[in-house]
Amino acid sequence: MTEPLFDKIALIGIGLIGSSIAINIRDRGLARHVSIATRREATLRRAEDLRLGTSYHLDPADAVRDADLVILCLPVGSCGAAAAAIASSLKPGAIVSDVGSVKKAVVDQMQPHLPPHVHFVPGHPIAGTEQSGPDAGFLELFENRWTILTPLPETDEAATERLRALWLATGAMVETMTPEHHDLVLAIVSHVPHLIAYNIVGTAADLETVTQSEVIKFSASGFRDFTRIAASDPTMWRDIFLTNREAVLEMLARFSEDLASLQRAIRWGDGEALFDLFTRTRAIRRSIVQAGQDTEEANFGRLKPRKDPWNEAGAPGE
Ligand SMILES: NC(=O)C1=CN([C@@H]2O[C@H](COP(=O)(O)OP(=O)(O)OC[C@H]3O[C@@H](n4cnc5c(N)ncnc54)[C@H](O)[C@@H]3O)[C@@H](O)[C@H]2O)C=CC1
Ligand SMILES: O=C(O)C(=O)Cc1ccc(O)cc1
Repeated sequence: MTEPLFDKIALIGIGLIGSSIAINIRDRGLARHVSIATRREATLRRAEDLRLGTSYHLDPADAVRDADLVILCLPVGSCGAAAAAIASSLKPGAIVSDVGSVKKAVVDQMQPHLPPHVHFVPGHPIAGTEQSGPDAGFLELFENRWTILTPLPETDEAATERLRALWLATGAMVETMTPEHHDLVLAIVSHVPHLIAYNIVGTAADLETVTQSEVIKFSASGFRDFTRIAASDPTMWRDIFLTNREAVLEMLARFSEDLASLQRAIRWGDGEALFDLFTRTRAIRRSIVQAGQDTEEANFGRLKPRKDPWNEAGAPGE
């Protein structure tokens, strides 16, 4: 096995993303030690039962001591408090990152707490499912998916490259951009679509003329896809909409205008307008499939059994 990329990695938060990173580090031998911190004892014990790390801590400050890389795997709204809690225990030269779905707000919340002797490289894997918690993670989650890094102008390039190497080792593709641009792009490709799913499922649930059992019984596959997305973690998505407010509102305004013109086309029987749009959108779906970016393959990975390669001597690669 090749040399591990890092000596010690600390993961703060061990839900879907934290546990998927932990499984990658363990099964691919990417670090010698993985310390895990989470605020609830039961979650920590579950992470231990799943053998996701090499040490387990209720205090995140204990987990980050001596770590070369610290990744916050928490809801976006909790990153500032976590940065404050670990700041004085960070090793000089450590790389600090996160996986939050919003970047500008995470930078604004975390940066004031971080000491000047660490390298801050925010990140976001564009890969996930509607599942959460330490049992949800799987090795293949990041394979052939993009991870976006949003280094700041003053970020040391070598730190960004070390983090890029870790993500590449998980099978991800890596691109860098500014936090602001990330938030605009993600608003339209991820955040607004989730809002639409939450809204349509909520509307169906509130109908007086169609019963809930009819909604469940007759739901067509399009509606079922929305219900999967609308089953995503409420805390995580509340935080995303509260912190990416500007970009989401901007994209929603565009969306509402376009929806109004579709309404008009239906009202006035303008079949040509409907047909033209549906032809353009079909081409977009076809290019996504061609690029191998549809989600079914990503979720398929969860069905594969987990390996358990931590042995008594420590991490693989030792
Ligand atoms: N779920 C997804 O599909 C994706 C999520 N993300 C981002 O990754 C981050 C983590 O998401 P998941 O792993 O899905 O969440 P999750 O809900 O599965 O896990 C979150 C973890 O954070 C801990 N936690 C929750 N609130 C906390 C608080 N106030 N203080 C300390 N610890 C707390 C939980 O105990 C758990 O260990 C979020 O910022 C999310 O935006 C990024 C890509 C995809
Ligand atoms: O489950 C799905 O369809 C997703 O869209 C997963 C997802 C959720 C949040 C992210 O920031 C990135 C990916």
